[in-house]
Amino acid sequence: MLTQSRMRLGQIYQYLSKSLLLQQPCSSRKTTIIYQKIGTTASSDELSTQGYANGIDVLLSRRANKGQAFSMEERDAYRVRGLLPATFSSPHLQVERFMENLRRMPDDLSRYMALASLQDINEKLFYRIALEHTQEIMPLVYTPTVGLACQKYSLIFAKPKGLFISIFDKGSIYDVLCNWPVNDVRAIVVTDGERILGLGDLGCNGMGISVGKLSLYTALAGVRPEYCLPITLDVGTNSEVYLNDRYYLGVRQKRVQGNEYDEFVDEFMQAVVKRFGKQCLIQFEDFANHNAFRLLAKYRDTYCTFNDDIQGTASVAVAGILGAIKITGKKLVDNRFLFYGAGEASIGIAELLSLALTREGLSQEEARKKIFLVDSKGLIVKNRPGSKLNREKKQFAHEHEPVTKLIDVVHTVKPSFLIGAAGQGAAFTSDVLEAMGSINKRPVIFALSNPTSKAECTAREAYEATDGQCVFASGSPFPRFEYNDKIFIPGQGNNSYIFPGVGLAIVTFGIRHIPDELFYLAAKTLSEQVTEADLSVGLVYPPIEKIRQVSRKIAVKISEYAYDKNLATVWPKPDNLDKFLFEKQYSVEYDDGLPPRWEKPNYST
Ligand SMILES: O=C([O-])CC(=O)C(=O)O
Ligand SMILES: [Mg+2]
Repeated sequence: MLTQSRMRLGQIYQYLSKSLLLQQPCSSRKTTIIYQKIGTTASSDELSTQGYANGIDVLLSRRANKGQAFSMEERDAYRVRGLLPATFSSPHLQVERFMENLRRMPDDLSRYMALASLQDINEKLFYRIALEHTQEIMPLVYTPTVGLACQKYSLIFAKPKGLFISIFDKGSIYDVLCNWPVNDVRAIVVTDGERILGLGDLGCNGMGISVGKLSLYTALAGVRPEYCLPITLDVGTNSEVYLNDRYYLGVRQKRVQGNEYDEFVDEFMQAVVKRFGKQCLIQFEDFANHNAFRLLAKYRDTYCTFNDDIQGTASVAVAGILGAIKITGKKLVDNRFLFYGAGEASIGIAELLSLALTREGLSQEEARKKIFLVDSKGLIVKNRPGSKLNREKKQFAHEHEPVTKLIDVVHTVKPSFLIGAAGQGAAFTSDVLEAMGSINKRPVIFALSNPTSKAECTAREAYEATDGQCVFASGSPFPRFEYNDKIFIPGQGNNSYIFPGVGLAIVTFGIRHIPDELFYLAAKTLSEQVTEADLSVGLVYPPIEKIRQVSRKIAVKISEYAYDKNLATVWPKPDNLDKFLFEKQYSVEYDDGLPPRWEKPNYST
């Protein structure tokens, strides 16, 4: 019985891969109509002779499927009558049914898998759920659960949601990109899996991150999912765990580095432009420090690219800083900022913060004097014995004696802000937090590392050690917390407040390059969305429920800037950018109507 049903599944799979994924010219108008509707560019001889896609194809297509929400008329037209139970469900009921089921599941990894599978089965329903239950769903499709999902990816991988380009594809990357069935791709999130969140080298399992980030492009900013392509560059892994894991799905060898790696990434960048055009956005995600800065410097002026861990994180953190000073009442220039960690996130924040400080009248040198970084060897100072500082760290090296322990650095520097982004869980011990509380009336503590297990401290630890006086934000979500009869709501200082809005503007207006100024603008726009009511419960970001409106506000600001600087390529400039963006945003409403009435949407403007 099992073997038989496996065989049937195998046949359906083969049939679908022949009929839905292969790119062949369409020879029947009706077939073309259905294919456009289900969001592929494909057709097949088998289907074109029939004239209609078989109903099962419609049900198995995540873009066409409405499940129980197909009306009876549609069930006839699509030939799905009988393939579904008789009852019609409204989208609202579908959401409730799914949520009921989700809440009964035993753990978050099961919930992640259920959501991943819903995304494959009924995309509109997946995004409707993400939209209507953002606060509950985000931690499942994104940090912290996505971290666990990446660690277990070899076990839970079910269906391709993106492209795996391995070092063995070197020389043929363009051909691999051609295997992706959609031509109009406008946003790629790419990782090489070397530093997934704070979890380290997860090799090709990093795909979960590219998938998760792009799901948020759609869920939080309304970027159409068909524009999005998650990619993993698989150059091997240095993780012994995966090298010795017999289920590991990626290239089972040590990471390729040096020239061969650089040539591989170069070929990838060029192949993307050849396949999808030069306006295709390439977001770098979770590359290790040694590649992240280098690749950003190499490509930022010649491609439409940004590094989310450097620039996106910088933007959200600066927004949080601008929000926090509204609570502490200290002017930006009157603060001292201590960063725990000197990698992509800290350096990115420090650089954008310097820009913000110069906008408040400081010289660049004065701005940098307010910023202190701690790496694995202690405070970053000039002439530190035994360690050569890289270019990025050098800018923030102080004239000071070496200090190694964080607690001693805190006592020496006396910072008003303590910002953790080193991927070292529990680094803010109670003595460090208490010291922050004794130095400042209202200390600001950001524990930005992800997932939750890597956060420098929990919200509770921060509030308790500072007697409820601190302003706290974290990269992964923490629940609200009651202390001394007061409610505190920890803000989520995660780049997900930034990259979806930035991405929406880029794909909608064909923005060619992404200067740092744009991330500063995004930070300011985000911080302006924080209300007095938010601040009164300690929130330095707008609540997650508002994130979709916030993303559009960011997109509008960025597009105004892009038109001003001649970086946008959609002409003529729309009179009302906000309205234009709104009209281009993905809708979670099912498409109405039957095949013959379907018209291909015009995405070209
Ligand atoms: O993915 C996240 O939650 C934020 C991020 O970019 C990282 O931690 O690398
Ligand atoms: Mg990241």
